[in-house]
Amino acid sequence: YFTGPPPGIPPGRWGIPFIGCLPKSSETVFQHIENLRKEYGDIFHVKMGSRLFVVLSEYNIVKTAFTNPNLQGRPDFYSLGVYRNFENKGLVFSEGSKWHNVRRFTLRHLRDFGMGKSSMDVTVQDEAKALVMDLEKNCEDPIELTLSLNCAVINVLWQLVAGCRYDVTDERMTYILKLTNDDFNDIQGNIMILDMFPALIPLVPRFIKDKYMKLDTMEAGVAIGREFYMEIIQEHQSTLDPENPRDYIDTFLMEINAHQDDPDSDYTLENLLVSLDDLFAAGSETSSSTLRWFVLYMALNPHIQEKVQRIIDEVVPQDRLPSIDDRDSLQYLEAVIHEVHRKSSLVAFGVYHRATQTTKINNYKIPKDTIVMQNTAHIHNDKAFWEKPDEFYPEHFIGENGRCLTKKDGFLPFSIGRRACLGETLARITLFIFAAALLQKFKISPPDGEILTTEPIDNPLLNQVKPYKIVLTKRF
Ligand code: HEM
Repeated sequence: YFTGPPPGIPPGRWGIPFIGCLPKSSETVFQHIENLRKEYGDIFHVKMGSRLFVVLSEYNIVKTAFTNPNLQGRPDFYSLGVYRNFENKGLVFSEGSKWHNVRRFTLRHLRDFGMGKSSMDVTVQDEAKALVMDLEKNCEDPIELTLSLNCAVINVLWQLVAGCRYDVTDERMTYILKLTNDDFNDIQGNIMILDMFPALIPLVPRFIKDKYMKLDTMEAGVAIGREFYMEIIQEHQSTLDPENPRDYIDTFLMEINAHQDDPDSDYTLENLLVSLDDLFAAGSETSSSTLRWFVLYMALNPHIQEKVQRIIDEVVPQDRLPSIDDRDSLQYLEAVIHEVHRKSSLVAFGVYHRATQTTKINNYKIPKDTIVMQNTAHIHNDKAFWEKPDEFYPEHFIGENGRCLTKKDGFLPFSIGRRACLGETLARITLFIFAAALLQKFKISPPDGEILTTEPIDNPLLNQVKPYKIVLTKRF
């Protein structure tokens, strides 16, 4: 690694020894990657610090790579280790059999409790209703969508996970959601220097880690999160009835009890804590951010908004909220939500994968420990798949029979392969019912005289929309 790129790897930029090829101060990470892609094509390498990255910018290459068993690991980034005690635990950043077992267990039990099933209808409708009622308080005034949106969204998942929900204005929950949002910002800040240059970890003094990389803030956030999860777990422990498990936490506790004599068990209290944190973080910010993009695109495209409202009014009586059963009749709304996923490309470079073995992709060598990224935003604008990539054009997803194409080549908001999003079915139902409820109840417009833009926050991981204000007007 000191002499230059290993033979056989994809073309790209090795950069200068030790430093590699980092983004210039005038460039965002996205611009850096895009500039390299223009120069080296759909599969290229870039060394940043001591890490070798391979960036995939074509749909079929991502499909091949992310179904390859040797590319299912995760990088051991320092920033992410802080949240899991630097251990191979949880769901999102674990790997190997530990990841595989807990992922399978989690999927099975969340499904048993209703994830992705029409039995969730009433739960999701109730949360959409709570959000609508909260928003109704500020109709006609320019407002930002506050954390009450995140609370309503997480409540859907949390009822499967922990059997409870919170009022959308609950102070403690709002605080935990704010911390989660801050965590996303902190792991994308200066601490990334240690992710790229792990040799510096023992050399950088603690006060620099605290002052410039916010390590103390991150650790304090971890402690508060753990206290929150521990309270819920203890409450479950004291009321657990093995004959009638109520939720995911109950089933996990039963598994811990069943394996308590096995020192290598994947089912430990520590693993439950990290898994809860992973589910909370993965499930709240993603769907909430997508809904913020949705509302923005609706404000910017009044004719599309009106078209969806016309269809909703035709098929859903005003005295009830839209439900999963209305999906068949609301295919255009489905297409609009898919187009929001495409245009926002929320998880801009996917969640990084790591090569656990040296392997080959498209005849290129991918050395062990290479970090593999999918260039989602580029793929979502690839002219080979999208007729009008620059426009907000829901027709991209309308098939010949007029139905929404939920699976489409060139489209991977939830990624692909064995590590693909675990919560996709839940996210789809939540987004559908929330989006339908918002459009049924409100006309969404930009504040008078304001021009809204679709500029994202300049973050390397999550393409979140910059805060904006809209005006909601009651429709009836
Ligand atoms: C709009 C909403 C969402 C989007 C766009 C999204 C997107 C993604 C993406 C791109 C990945 C990375 C897959 C990979 O590594 O290749 C992922 C992973 C994951 N997502 Fe989601 N997600 C969403 C909602 C949710 C929800 C509601 C949950 C809650 C259950 C969830 C749980 C997870 C978990 C646990 C993983 C890690 C999977 C693994 O590493 O095996 N996500 N998601």
